[in-house]
Parts: sequence; structure tokens; C-alpha cells
Amino acid sequence: MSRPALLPLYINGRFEEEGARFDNISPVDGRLLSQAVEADAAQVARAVQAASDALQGPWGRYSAPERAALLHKVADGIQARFDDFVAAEVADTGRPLHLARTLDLPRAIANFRTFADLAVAQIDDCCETPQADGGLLFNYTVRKPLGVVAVIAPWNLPLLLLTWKLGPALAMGNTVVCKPSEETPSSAALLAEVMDKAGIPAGVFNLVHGFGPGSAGEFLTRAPQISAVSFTGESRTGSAIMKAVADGVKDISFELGGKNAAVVFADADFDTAVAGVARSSFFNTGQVCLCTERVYVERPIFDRFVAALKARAEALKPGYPDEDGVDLGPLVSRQHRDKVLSYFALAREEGAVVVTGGETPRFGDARDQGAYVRPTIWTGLPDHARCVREEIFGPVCHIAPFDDEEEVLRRVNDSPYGLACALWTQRLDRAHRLARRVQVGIVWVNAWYARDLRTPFGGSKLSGLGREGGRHSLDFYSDISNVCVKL
Ligand SMILES: NC(=O)c1ccc[n+]([C@@H]2O[C@H](COP(=O)([O-])OP(=O)(O)OC[C@H]3O[C@@H](n4cnc5c(N)ncnc54)[C@H](O)[C@@H]3O)[C@@H](O)[C@H]2O)c1
Ligand SMILES: O=C/C=C/C=C(\O)C(=O)O
Repeated sequence: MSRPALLPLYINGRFEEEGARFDNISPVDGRLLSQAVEADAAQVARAVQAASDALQGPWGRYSAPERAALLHKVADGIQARFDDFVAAEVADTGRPLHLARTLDLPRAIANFRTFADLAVAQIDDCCETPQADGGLLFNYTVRKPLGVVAVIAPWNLPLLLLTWKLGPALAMGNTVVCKPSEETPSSAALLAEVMDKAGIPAGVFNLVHGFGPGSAGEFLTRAPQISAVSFTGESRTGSAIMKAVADGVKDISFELGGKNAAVVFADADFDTAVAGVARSSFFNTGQVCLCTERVYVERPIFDRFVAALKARAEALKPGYPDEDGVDLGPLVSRQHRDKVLSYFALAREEGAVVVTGGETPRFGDARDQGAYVRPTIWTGLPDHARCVREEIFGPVCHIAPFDDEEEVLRRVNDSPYGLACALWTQRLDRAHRLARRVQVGIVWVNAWYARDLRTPFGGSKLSGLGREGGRHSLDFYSDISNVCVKL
């Protein structure tokens, strides 16, 4: 049997294959796709040291336009290997080909280009301060790189979320050590090849594969030379990372979990709202932090809405990534599927009415060795049910009726999370009024997951710390000083 392809580390401008290996398994049919090198503590330490040294090398003397030109070259390199990256992302996640082609890849390219250009266009503050003695103070802002940034990404949008951090971190002159999720190492390995070919100076971009606790993730967050951690993943992981960096008082930017609500008023455009909630509940098989898992529908249209959403869910086609008309891929792993299935069982125990789904599809072929589940809709649970409060991160939502604005606002805000909310109503006065009172970082009105990379992105409460996007990213990835000159 031929040896599986090996995904190496990339440290100080060199690909490294030495070290323990872990399997990369297809969520479509359970077959072995490749193996990745698991970086040990020494390799992570060398990657961090290389990143630290690179700050003192040529990279430290690059201007913003010179860094931007290099990042555009990286974007060009991704574009040139578009199909390779699509194949890598689809292999690791099992998502439909069209999703990788229309979301993951265009966004990875945009993440580099957008922040390269924003960094060049960035201007900073200055002011004059008249003094009582007739003198004048001139204050101006100086923006320097933070230093070595640890970038830790999740498996649900592997390349999109890795490059969402890499783009601004590099554009602002930092050096990085990246650790993609152990579930989805392939596209990051390709990115290292593109970075290498684009001529990123040795040590500026480093890639280590591995797990979290007791592996590359933890070694990276505990490295003394890192200046900041930009992390996307589960809230409890964010808490663990906070503890790891607390003694060093490192900068952190966290995009964490969610239990997002959609609110559908009776005056909403019904078909648009049904389509929108179906998309926000089942997009990427429900594996997006922004996905809707709680739906509140104004009582007069509740029964009609439930029936319409049920029909939408049952019309979704699970299947192979390259199958015509496929809407749903598998969950990222059988382990994650078992977590989602445990909530399917819990919902029944908590007394849910299963409107549709709640089980795994039977294909009668290799896909039965994959991690598929059916899109699932529940009603009938109380707001305090675990299935209504805990993040499940699968193609599932619970629908409840409501009678008035104040009631639904209270229920939407009654959550330990605060990431996103979608409001469906044609009364824009009501939409603006509610948008200000919903305790989340991102509100969509008659839309969902429509993105402008210049806007602030992030969550409140357990959903995150800080905001990235536009100038928020430039600020996070900068060490900002004020200089005051007496004239
Ligand atoms: N808010 C957002 O923008 C956003 C986006 C995507 C995913 N998420 C959240 O991520 C979760 C799903 O992703 P996941 O399962 O990969 O999350 P996860 O927290 O299990 O892992 C995320 C990354 O952190 C690493 N990691 C785990 N423990 C670590 C530790 N102690 N120290 C350092 N690194 C560690 C993992 O190896 C992985 O690379 C969901 O909760 C989802 O809501 C949030
Ligand atoms: O799963 C979470 C998705 C996060 C998306 C982004 O950070 C983005 O679209 O920039």
C-alpha cells in the first residue's frame, strides 16, 4: 500500500518532515487522505524563534507598500492554484465543491488583498495642543508591528479563517506562527508552498501542525516570544488560551462560539425569510459560528413558517462534494458527528417535537462511513433546554413562537453567547430599534452572512474578545504609540 501524502511543517523558510505524524481522515467516506507532521515543543520553539529573528531581518525594514506588494503576490499565487486549494479544502471538509469555489477561495484571496490595501491607505492621528504659555504641543501616532503573532484557526472554514488573520497580521509588519486545526491541515500546507514561492522572507510565515492541549497549540500559546494570539474556535478553548497567556499579559483577539438567533416578524417577506433562515441554519452543514440555531417566529405565521422551513430542509440534498445539486456535505468528522447526534438524542429527552431530521442518512455506499447527518428542526422546547442554550454546531435549529418585540428581545438576549442575530421584517424602524438592543456583535436585517471586510467582526459575552475587520484589524495587529513634541 503506497504511503499516504505527508503534510510538512514550514519553519524558517524550510519544509520539515521530521516528527510524529497524525492521520487526516475524509469526513465523506472515512478513508485516509494524508498524514501531517505533529510539531513537538522543540519545533514550535524553533518556529517562534525564527519569527522573532525575522523581525530584525529584512522584513523589519519593509515599508507598508512593499509588504502589500508581497501579499498581493501571495494572493496571485493562491489564484494560480485555485483548483488545488479547492481540492484541499473539499478533501478535508467534504463540503460541496461549489461552496469552496464561491466562498472559501475568493475570501482567502480577498483577505490578503483587502488588508494589503488597507494597510497602505491607513493614515494615523495627529493634533496640536495650544499651551497656556502660548506654546504648542504637536501629538502624532506611531504604528509599529506587535511582533510575533500566534494564529490558531478552527476547522469549519479552514483557509478563510486562517487568512482572515494572516492578511492583516502580515500587512502590519508582524511575523506569524500559524497552527491550523488538526481536522483540516491541507489548505494551510498549500498556503506554505505559495508563501515560499512568493518569496516571503524566511521566518516571517511559519506553519506548525498539531493539536491543542499538550501539543503544538498549547506549546505555541505558551511560547515567551509571542506578542499576541489571534484565535478562532470554541469558547472553552479561548478560556484555556487566556490562562496560557495571562502571565505574559499577551494581546488576544478571540472569535468564539455562538448560539445565534433569527427573529421572523409576521410582516417579513415570507419566502425571503424562509429562504434566509434555511440558509442561516444549514449553510456549510451548520458549521459556521454565525449559523442560526434558535429561530423565533411571530405567532400569526408560526405554523406556516415551520411547515415551509421543514419543506426547505427536506429538499436539501446531502452527498458527495462533486455531485450535481448537492447542498450538504458531512460534518467535519465522525467525532463531531457523534457530538451532534448526542444533541439529537438529548432533544428527545428534553421533550422536543422533531419536525424533521434527527438522524443520519443511509446512502448504501462509502458515504455511510462518513459523518453525515440530516438537517434537523425542533419545536416545543422551553428556553432553558440545553438544546436551546448550548452551541451544537450542526445543521439544526429550534423554532419557537413569540408575541411581541419586548418578549422576543428578552429571549434572544437570554444567552451566554452574543455573536450574531438575523432580523426578518419589512418594518425597518423596528429593525433599527431592535438592532441596537440585541446583545451581539453582528446584526443582519433581511440578510445573513453578507460581509464587508471593512466592518467590525466579533462577538460579545462568551462569543469573543475584540473585533477584527477593517481598521479594527489594523489596530489589533499594531503596537500604537503617541509622540508629543513641544514646538
Ligand atoms: N466566532 C467565530 O468567528 C468563529 C468562527 C469559526 C468557529 N468558531 C467556533 O469554533 C468552534 C469549532 O471549531 P473547533 O472545533 O476547531 O474549535 P476548537 O476550539 O476545538 O479548536 C480551534 C483551534 O484551537 C486549537 N486548540 C484547541 N485547544 C487549544 C489549546 N488549549 N491551546 C491552543 N490551541 C488549542 C485547535 O487545535 C484548533 O486549531 C465552534 O465553537 C465555533 O463556534 C467561531
Ligand atoms: O464560523 C465563523 C465564521 C467566521 C467568518 C468570518 O470571520 C468572516 O467571514 O470574516
